[in-house]
Amino acid sequence: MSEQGREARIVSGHRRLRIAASIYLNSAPLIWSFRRGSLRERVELWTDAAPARCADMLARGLVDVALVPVIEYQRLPEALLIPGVCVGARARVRSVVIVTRGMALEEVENVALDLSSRTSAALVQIIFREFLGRRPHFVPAKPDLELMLREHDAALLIGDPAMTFAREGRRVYDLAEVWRAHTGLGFVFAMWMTRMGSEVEVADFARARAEGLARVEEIVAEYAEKLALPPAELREYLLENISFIPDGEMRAGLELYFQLAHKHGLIDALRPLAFVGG
Ligand SMILES: C=C(O[C@@H]1C=C(C(=O)O)C=C[C@H]1O)C(=O)O
Repeated sequence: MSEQGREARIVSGHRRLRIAASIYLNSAPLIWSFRRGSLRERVELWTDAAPARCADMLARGLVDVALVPVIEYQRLPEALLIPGVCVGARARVRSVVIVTRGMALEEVENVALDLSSRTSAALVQIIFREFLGRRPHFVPAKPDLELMLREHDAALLIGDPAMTFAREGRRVYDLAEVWRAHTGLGFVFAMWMTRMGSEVEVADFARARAEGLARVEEIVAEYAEKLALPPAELREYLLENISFIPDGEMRAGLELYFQLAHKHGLIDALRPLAFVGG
């Protein structure tokens, strides 16, 4: 091996873990330790990406680990899940919604789907096809509710834009509530994923979550200003709506979601859940 090659190996052996996550409030507790806490020096963190772009960064090998919309697990044959940490909801999520011009879901003919989303974009299609037996027209769109509803009956919004829009005259459906009403299960929207062959300390991600959740007040203060929402609402969102630890019902929800996505042609492959180190 040439000197140059060996040097590259040594350098890459010591390089920091490259991580990508969205800047939504629901990612904040999971990445606080990497941004400001005890794991800051260990990683290179990319936070300027929407969830859909985090998936692309992992697929292209630009990062070692990313907080990825779960549907992408089935589209990336090399992806492995990091266990014990997720962005999910047991009952009501608040930040993943279908907003209509005022009509019921049963009357919707066309839906604009937030381009930042992958998991919820597929979930909306499952809700219409599997639960409501309908086939409205779906169109990808930027998350601008006024524009989306100008041309469509309904719009999917996720993340921070789903928490801050004007609700007057509109009807709002919480997707975790709709999912629970039809399945009795919880839902997982995103998980940390890596690629086979990457060296990842799994325990760091649970440790980062614990450290971030211990800083909820700091995160709430930062986002209350950023989103212009009352701190109490954001505290409730992070501590009660979002679940950062998957339980049995959420895992069952994840498996059912994958089966239904496959049934409706939203993913080609259907593989069992494979975790790092397991
Ligand atoms: C709970 C949320 O779940 C998000 C939804 C995603 C999707 O639909 O692809 C991806 C990442 C999650 O963080 C949210 O955005 O509010």
